[in-house]
Amino acid sequence: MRRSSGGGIIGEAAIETCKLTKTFASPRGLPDLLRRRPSAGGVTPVDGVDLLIRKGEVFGILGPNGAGKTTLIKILCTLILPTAGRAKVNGYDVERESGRVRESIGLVTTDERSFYWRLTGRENLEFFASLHNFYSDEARDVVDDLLGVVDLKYAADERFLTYSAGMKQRMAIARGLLNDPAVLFMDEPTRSLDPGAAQGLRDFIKGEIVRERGKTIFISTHNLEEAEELCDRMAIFDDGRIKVIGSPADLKASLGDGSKLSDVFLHYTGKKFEERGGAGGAAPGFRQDRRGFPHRVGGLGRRRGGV
Ligand SMILES: Nc1ncnc2c1ncn2[C@@H]1O[C@H](COP(=O)(O)OP(=O)(O)OP(=O)(O)O)[C@@H](O)[C@H]1O
Repeated sequence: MRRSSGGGIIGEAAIETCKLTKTFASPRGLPDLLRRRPSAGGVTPVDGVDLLIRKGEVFGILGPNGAGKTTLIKILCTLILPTAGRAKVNGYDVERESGRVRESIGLVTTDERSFYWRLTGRENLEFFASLHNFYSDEARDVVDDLLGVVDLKYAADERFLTYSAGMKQRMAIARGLLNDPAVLFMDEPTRSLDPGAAQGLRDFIKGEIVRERGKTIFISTHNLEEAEELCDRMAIFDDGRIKVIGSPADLKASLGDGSKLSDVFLHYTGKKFEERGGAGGAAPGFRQDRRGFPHRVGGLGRRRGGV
């Protein structure tokens, strides 16, 4: 990697972290609060993380529940501050230049509650575009373009609450692309999808976001298949630490012929990898819609007027 004399990033790095650490203090009980005693202990879900991710790379972070993946993404997206160490995204320091970082990134999460369920897909995106300071004409054009990109034009004027899980995820991706970010962070993008819809979304990410748009992608996943299929390189992450980094093929090859990613995970963490419950199976209460995406039947998604 090339560096400027001041230690800043120049050239090809999209994300760089150095000894990045986050500790959450344990909540203090009433006696400690009254005596103004500091909290004892805490958790450190990001513990001295060193990373270098190149522009245009699809980089995955694979780890079990509670490994610290979301915390790492939150720091890189400037949603929380690190306790120690430093991180740069697109050359901007996450602490000192957080505004610049935010302008240059998109974040895709599985939290569908962050959309307005009574508004249509188009209205939602136009609202979020206004938060990016788009003029309304410009917002209309950008939103129309993105609805095409994520293949949701056919449902653009239906209320968000009627959308299937797969459609909501595509909306989250469209929202993440509104400001045409150089780096797109995705926190478990296929988490609530059934296998067919998850595969559809992976194909879409590979084809449209990576091949067509050339974005750098930082993706956290709890799914081996997804890591293997999408990532140029991946890190196995556990207990807040990076255990190993490499391409899925190199990581498997390092353990010998016929090794699988689950073997790599076991080798470096000493833990058997367990896929997240529910992510891989057909979700109860869903059926496939006309595009093959899961559609909620009966529950919230079908209730008239309410969210
Ligand atoms: N705001 C917070 N305050 C205290 N502890 C927190 C906070 N946020 C996360 N943690 C703790 O940090 C650890 C890592 O959580 P994190 O959500 O980053 O893991 P993860 O790898 O994304 O897990 P999952 O796959 O289950 O989403 C967990 O033990 C969690 O309880």
